[in-house]
Amino acid sequence: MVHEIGHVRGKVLVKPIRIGTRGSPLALAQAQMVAEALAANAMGETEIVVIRTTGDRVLDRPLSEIGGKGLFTKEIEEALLDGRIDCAVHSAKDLETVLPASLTIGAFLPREDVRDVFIGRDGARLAELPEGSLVGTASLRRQALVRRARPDLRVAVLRGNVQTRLAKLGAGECDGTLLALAGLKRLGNESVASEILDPRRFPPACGQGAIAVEIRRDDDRAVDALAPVNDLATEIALHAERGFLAALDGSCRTPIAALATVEHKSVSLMGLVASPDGERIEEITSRGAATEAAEMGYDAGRRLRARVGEDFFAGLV
Ligand SMILES: NCc1[nH]cc(CCC(=O)O)c1CC(=O)O
Repeated sequence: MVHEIGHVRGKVLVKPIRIGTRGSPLALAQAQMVAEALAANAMGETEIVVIRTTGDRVLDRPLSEIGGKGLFTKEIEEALLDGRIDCAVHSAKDLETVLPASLTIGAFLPREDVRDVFIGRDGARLAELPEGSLVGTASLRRQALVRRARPDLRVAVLRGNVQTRLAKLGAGECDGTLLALAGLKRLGNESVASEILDPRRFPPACGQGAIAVEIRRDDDRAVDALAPVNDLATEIALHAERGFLAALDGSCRTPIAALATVEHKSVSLMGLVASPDGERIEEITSRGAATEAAEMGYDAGRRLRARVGEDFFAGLV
């Protein structure tokens, strides 16, 4: 579908699809992937529009303290609602479980590797760090999982984009950190990883490795442009993981992990909640029809919530 905005000497001018994104190198790489996917489907011109978010500005406190992951998406969603951009590219991991009513996900790109990596100073693996070493990560999930694996280590908040965190590690602010392999791959620097962590011991965050493209529900041009770009298996897995997250919390204050995989017409989920000290970790596995992925995930989250009890969540601040 072509939306004309005018004619100049007989030539049709077509408005480019404006792709909104954060300005970090990873965000820009992801926006570029969306632009390329749209170009491959001959959807005409695209334009990348960089938007600064609160999450990019406030770097000295954990997300859970400054208001959760919505801080990476709020300003971008406002630009989308105002019509300053036509679609917004997000790491699915950073997206709230409930979107503003007039927005929807137009496409998920095919998912990258979902695993976390450990990056130790001088190439040390997690098991090799000397007792008392400092692991820096802002993720409550990673903090809890590191504490379970190595109760003798110290953990501290380490924030910033991927490059900033690697620079802080290089400068000796900590002895090791964890990052998503997906992000490193997209930046072309996965070689910094000391080891890829086993997802059974270090399950990823909901949505890790997936890129979501958000659009206005009523924007037919964006709906049509993004539909052919969508990866169905990724969408189904994300419905299961986001359903699980929605039942449990979604506020960023509880360490939560979930990983769904799709085979044929069914979807399997493994999910986990942890106490921040990593001392109590409860896991659940579930399976259901791909067509009911969100319900299956939500139900697994509810059952896990009932098992750990409301006190488990009340105790977390
Ligand atoms: N919260 C930051 C964030 N959001 C998405 C990714 C990685 C890319 C992805 O998961 O798709 C990262 C960095 C990291 O956790 O290492």
